Amino acid sequence: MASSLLDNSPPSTPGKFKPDKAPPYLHHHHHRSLRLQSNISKLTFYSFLFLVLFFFFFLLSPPSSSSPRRQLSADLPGGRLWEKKVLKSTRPESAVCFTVLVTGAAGFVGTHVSIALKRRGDGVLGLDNFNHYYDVNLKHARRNVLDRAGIFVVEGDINDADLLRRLFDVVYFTHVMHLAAQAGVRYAMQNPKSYVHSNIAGFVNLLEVCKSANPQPAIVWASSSSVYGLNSKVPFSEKDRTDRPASLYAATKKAGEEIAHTYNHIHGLSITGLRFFTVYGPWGRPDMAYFFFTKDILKGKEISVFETADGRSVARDFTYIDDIVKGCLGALDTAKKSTGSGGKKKGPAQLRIYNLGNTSPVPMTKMVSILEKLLKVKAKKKAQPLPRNGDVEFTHANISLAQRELGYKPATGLESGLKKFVRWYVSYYGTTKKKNGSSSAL
Ligand SMILES: O=C(O)[C@H]1O[C@H](OP(=O)(O)OP(=O)(O)OC[C@H]2O[C@@H](n3ccc(=O)[nH]c3=O)[C@H](O)[C@@H]2O)[C@H](O)[C@@H](O)[C@@H]1O
Repeated sequence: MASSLLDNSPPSTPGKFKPDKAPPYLHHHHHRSLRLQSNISKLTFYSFLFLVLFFFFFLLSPPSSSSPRRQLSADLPGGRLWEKKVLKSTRPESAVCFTVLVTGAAGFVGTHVSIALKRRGDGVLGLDNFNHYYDVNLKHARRNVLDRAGIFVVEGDINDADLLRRLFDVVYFTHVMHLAAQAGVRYAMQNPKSYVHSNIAGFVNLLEVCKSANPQPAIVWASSSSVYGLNSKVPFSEKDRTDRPASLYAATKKAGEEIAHTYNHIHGLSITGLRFFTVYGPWGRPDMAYFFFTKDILKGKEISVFETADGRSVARDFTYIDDIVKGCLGALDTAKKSTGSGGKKKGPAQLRIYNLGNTSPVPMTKMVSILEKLLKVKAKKKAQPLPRNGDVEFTHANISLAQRELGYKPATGLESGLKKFVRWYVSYYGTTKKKNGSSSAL
């Protein structure tokens, strides 16, 4: 800061204005030249005096009054109150606990993972941009839950490099749980750019900041079952090809996996990608079929149940949120340290990818009949051919790798999982009229 100020000030070295250095045209006007020289010397003298005074008053005064951070309003990012909240939220219970930055913390999976980490004593800081892709009130309600658990959620975008750097300046994060993303398979037809913005540009921005952090954190992030695209060999294994995505969403998640490889290879970041298989449960995402089917069935509205060209129902390997949370924690617990420092790789680092599914695909027709039973309402179903907007016909995870290396073992079937979801849904929204409460415990 000091040097840039000095650069803009008038030169302070009198020698710079030696007459022989004066431009030649000045010699033709001797008197004017002398007057000018004396003016210049005065100017130089005063400039010098100014700089000396500036140096004494500003640069040598105690840092409390000169730090730029102090000039910011206290509870804005960078302000004193804000910093206090950040530090409080990230304080681990003991030396063996982690300090985790959770991006997308006000999202469905983000909220559950943050709570689970906090409960076991880890320090957690949330980051979320609270975008309006779906009902933002639900995100605020999740934030309230996090708040009550002592987790502070910073409002900001993963594309904001200054904000991320500031967070890493204030806190030493051992891990980043990166769950912020533009999700949803079908919405990519409407808003393709939002996928590039969050899943590619945002991810790169985050990795850039992580790469430069000292020490570098280990990163665990959410990829997607959709990377298996048009594959027909089941169950999907991590070794299978993933170069035929059926949606732009899937393509951006696949791109994320390749980008992860680069940052691991060049900068020594430890990175683990988790391919989630249709995660559902309490506090879920309203854009997902099980969620809006529940809403529409209760309203008596018709629902479209997609089927394949040969008349079979599409099927999903639905995975309950608590199982996913265990998988995320297992990935964090087995993540090795990144090996870079100062942005440079010091040795090979860990790079992993795992399926986190349930290994039992359920046809949508079956899912709907479970909802009908739980809601005690008959659904108005309409069979519809699977639209060509990115959906794949079925998903089915092979989870043996995650089982072996993360201790991942899904324990909740669709029926009991949907039961918990419906219980939450009714307590949150009511059965008929939409209620805006957030009283339900997580
Ligand atoms: O597994 C994943 O990685 C993905 O899981 C879900 O994607 P999806 O399985 O397509 O979940 P839904 O959008 O809830 O669709 C579930 C099933 O319902 C079907 N569906 C959807 C909408 C509809 O009106 N009718 C209908 O039958 C879909 O074709 C699909 O088979 C999430 O939305 C993605 O963010 C996530 O990445």
